[in-house]
Amino acid sequence: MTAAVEARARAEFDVEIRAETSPLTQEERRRALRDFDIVVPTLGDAFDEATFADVPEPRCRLLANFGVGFNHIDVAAAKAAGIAVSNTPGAVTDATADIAMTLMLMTARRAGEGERLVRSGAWQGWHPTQMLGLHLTGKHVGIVGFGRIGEAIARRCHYGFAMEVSYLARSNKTPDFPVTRANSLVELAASVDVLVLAVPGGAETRHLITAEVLGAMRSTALLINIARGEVVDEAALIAALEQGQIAGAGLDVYEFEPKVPEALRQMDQVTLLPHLGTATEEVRSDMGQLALDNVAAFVAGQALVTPV
Ligand SMILES: NC(=O)c1ccc[n+]([C@@H]2O[C@H](COP(=O)([O-])OP(=O)(O)OC[C@H]3O[C@@H](n4cnc5c(N)ncnc54)[C@H](O)[C@@H]3O)[C@@H](O)[C@H]2O)c1
Ligand SMILES: O=C(O)[C@H](O)CO
Repeated sequence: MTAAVEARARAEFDVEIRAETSPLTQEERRRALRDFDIVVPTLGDAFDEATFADVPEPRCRLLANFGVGFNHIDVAAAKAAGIAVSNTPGAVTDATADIAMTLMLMTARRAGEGERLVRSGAWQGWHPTQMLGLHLTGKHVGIVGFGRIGEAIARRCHYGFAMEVSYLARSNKTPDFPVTRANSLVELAASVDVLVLAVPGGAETRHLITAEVLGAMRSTALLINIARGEVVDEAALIAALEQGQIAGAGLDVYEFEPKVPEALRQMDQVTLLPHLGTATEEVRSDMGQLALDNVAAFVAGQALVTPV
């Protein structure tokens, strides 16, 4: 956590801060539930059904997740064990939308490939047809999942790049700019230049992006994923890229994170970021403060600020 968040945690609570940044081991997760009143986990700390079953009488009463995505927590099993769950919505929205735009621009304009060329020393200089990419302005973007981040991406696409925006969602959305709701994922995939994923992870959205969806996309289209890796069938994505069914992909998240398949790492038409969505000092501090606001409310016997 950032220094500001650590300082507040130490000032307000009797706190143990784990030094390692790797995901909690199964034994650490058991200990977390057994020995602490409140735990602040983050993505990768898999509080699944088995973990709760391993600790029949947990001391823990709140998992105050650091992050908006909570697909690593079995919320129903937590509830059954008498443990509340909170997350950090809103704090992450703009930064994650910015990373979606970064991926979109880098992939459309071949920025990673160009940077690698310059670094290699092999660049021969500007010429009229060097490294031509996709012009993003005025293109059609399709957004899968039109929640906080999905809408923030759409806003950037509309106001910043004059893009036509379509979306897939469970209900009608009415932002203050024109958008069109798609009837199905395949229809959306087939009609856009850039397909962006902004749904939560978890069982319901696992492998939402199948070979069929990728096959429906235009051969010039790009796939951008800032959601969760498991939303995409990664083997199908690699096949679609290898066969030229789609032109490129920009990925912040991976199905078996942090493992990134060698095939993807070898492809020039993909942009690969290490889950950077919220990686700014300000945003990680805001996320930490919101997680601690939930802890403080819980300790004071008040309603959680942002319950799951
Ligand atoms: N890359 C990163 O660093 C990063 C950062 C923040 C969030 N995220 C991911 O982004 C996700 C979205 O965050 P948010 O704050 O926008 O959440 P949100 O709940 O505001 O938005 C998610 C939207 O997806 C919709 N949805 C769910 N399943 C759907 C489906 N099958 N088809 C269409 N729509 C569906 C929901 O109804 C909701 O409107 C998080 O859950 C997290 O996994 C990633
Ligand atoms: O879910 C989230 O908030 C991100 O993936 C991490 O910031």
